[in-house]
Amino acid sequence: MNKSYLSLGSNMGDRLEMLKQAVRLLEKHHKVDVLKISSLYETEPIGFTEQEPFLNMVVYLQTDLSALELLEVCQAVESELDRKREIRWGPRTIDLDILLFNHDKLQTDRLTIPHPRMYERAFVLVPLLELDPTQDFIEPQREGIELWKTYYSVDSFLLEEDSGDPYDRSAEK
Ligand SMILES: Nc1ncnc2c1ncn2[C@@H]1O[C@H](COP(=O)(O)OP(=O)(O)OP(=O)(O)O)[C@@H](O)[C@H]1O
Ligand SMILES: Nc1nc2c(c(=O)[nH]1)N=C(CO)CN2
Repeated sequence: MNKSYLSLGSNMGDRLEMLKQAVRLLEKHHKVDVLKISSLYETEPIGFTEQEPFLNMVVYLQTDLSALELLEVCQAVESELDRKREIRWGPRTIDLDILLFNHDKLQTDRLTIPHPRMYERAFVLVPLLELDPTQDFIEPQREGIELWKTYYSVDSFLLEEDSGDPYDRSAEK
């Protein structure tokens, strides 16, 4: 059984609902078992700063899939949610990255593990550290990273009635 951590992020539309849909779609795969989720964090955009704040989280899963197969599942989840997004909200509502896969090191055209930019991204490290405090890296700066919501379990996250994202302005557009 392989153990993996994924980073999820959304900054358009109902970001909370996007994250839930992504985890639901991952869970729907018969070879993927999402066992733990971090809290959700509202984070200032890194890279292109001219975009809206993100909701970020990290999930821990176990899977019989290979790392490359897991990447394909992540990309299928992205395009499934992208399709809906394209109709309503325009580009980029969800991003799924593989952070770690067992203790594997991998470098191919399609997949690098550990994720090549994870150690410079507080929006990844803060939730990862919450799920696994034994991770061996320097404590990240928490500037621009705000705790947004904590769930007691994966189920309480997935089964929560649509509580709405107060930030969501997609209906106004
Ligand atoms: N660990 C990884 N997780 C996800 N994608 C990866 C990974 N390593 C390499 N990739 C490749 O990166 C490509 C671009 O991914 P994506 O569009 O999510 O980038 P991005 O989110 O804009 O930037 P970043 O990769 O910095 O988060 C993917 O098509 C995938 O093949
Ligand atoms: N805060 C934050 N910034 C980002 C994020 C993200 O998930 N959170 N994702 C990006 C593209 O991968 C670029 N910048």
